[in-house]
Amino acid sequence: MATLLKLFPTCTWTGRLAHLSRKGWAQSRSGRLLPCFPASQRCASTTSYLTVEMDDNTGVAVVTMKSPPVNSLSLDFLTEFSISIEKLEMDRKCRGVILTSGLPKVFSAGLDIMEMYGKGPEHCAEFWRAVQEMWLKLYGSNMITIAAVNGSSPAGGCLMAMACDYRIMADNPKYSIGLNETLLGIVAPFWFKDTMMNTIGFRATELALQLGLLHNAPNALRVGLVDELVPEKEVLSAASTAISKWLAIPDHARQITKSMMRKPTIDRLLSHRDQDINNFVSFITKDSIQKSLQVYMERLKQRKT
Ligand SMILES: CCCCC/C=C/C(=O)SCCNC(=O)CCNC(=O)[C@H](O)C(C)(C)COP(=O)(O)OP(=O)(O)OC[C@H]1O[C@@H](n2cnc3c(N)ncnc32)[C@H](O)[C@@H]1OP(=O)(O)O
Repeated sequence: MATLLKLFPTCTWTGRLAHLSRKGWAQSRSGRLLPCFPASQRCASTTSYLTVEMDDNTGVAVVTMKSPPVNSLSLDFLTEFSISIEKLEMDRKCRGVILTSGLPKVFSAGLDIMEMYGKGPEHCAEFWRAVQEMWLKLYGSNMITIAAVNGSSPAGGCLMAMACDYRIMADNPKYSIGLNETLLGIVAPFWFKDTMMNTIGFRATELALQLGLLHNAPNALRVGLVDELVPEKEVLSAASTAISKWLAIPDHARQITKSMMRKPTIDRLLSHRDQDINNFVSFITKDSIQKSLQVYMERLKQRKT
């Protein structure tokens, strides 16, 4: 409990864990205790990068990513994310999660490049373990997970969306989604590739990975990278409609089926986890790769000028 309070000084989930003594109350960002209204059975918690709104009536939590400017997946973000998903997993009332962005135009810009640029091997290893953990928690979740993709979602952002059970994307041709690692001069690891292959098949993955394809929304639907396109304003309501269909399926049957589909892919990473970290560290710290990341970041910044 003390550790959680340290990790989440502003998080009402810690308040929730302490609910035995303070039932019905939640802690605001400023640390004030606020009532958690039983009438609507909703409870919101806010961490530095995420808001988690749990509706006890439906058993659905909406997890909103809010890490300006682009929801890039930093070490701190990933740590908070994994802890939040784990807490929902342990909450017997929670049956499903809708993952979305609270920022305009971007779902997630993927891994925070600054966590991989100019950093020592120890930091890179810690960062990569956190990336693995995020994927293991999401891809292996027993809960129903729906990605409400309300903006662009390159690379690690696409991985997050693919790790969910169902994807609904805003029908905006300016938004794109895909594993564009090769455009940065880096290589998507085998479990990124496996996740994409499980989603869109071998040939489409081979093309997408080698070319670093970022699909616009209509193309993403065409290749099966997303399951539905809806007008931008309706992404969240469409996610609620979609999840209600999934909630109608008995949990145990759905969970066993999900595990049957995903376990081999998860086990593959689990049995090579340390080797995958070592591979990442030796690859990302190479001078030539660091140069590629530097050039990519400079280009990203130049686009604005
Ligand atoms: C073995 C190695 C395997 C590694 C696997 C790697 C996986 C990854 O996820 S690598 C990251 C790949 N991500 C990208 O290529 C996305 C790059 N970003 C974009 O394309 C755009 O930023 C956008 C479409 C996501 C949003 O565009 P826009 O709204 O126009 O915002 P800006 O481009 O102006 O960006 C604002 C601000 O944020 C910085 N930034 C963007 N993406 C990242 C990122 N992934 N990491 C860190 N920082 C990022 C960008 O440089 C701008 O910074 P300032 O210029 O300082 O404002």
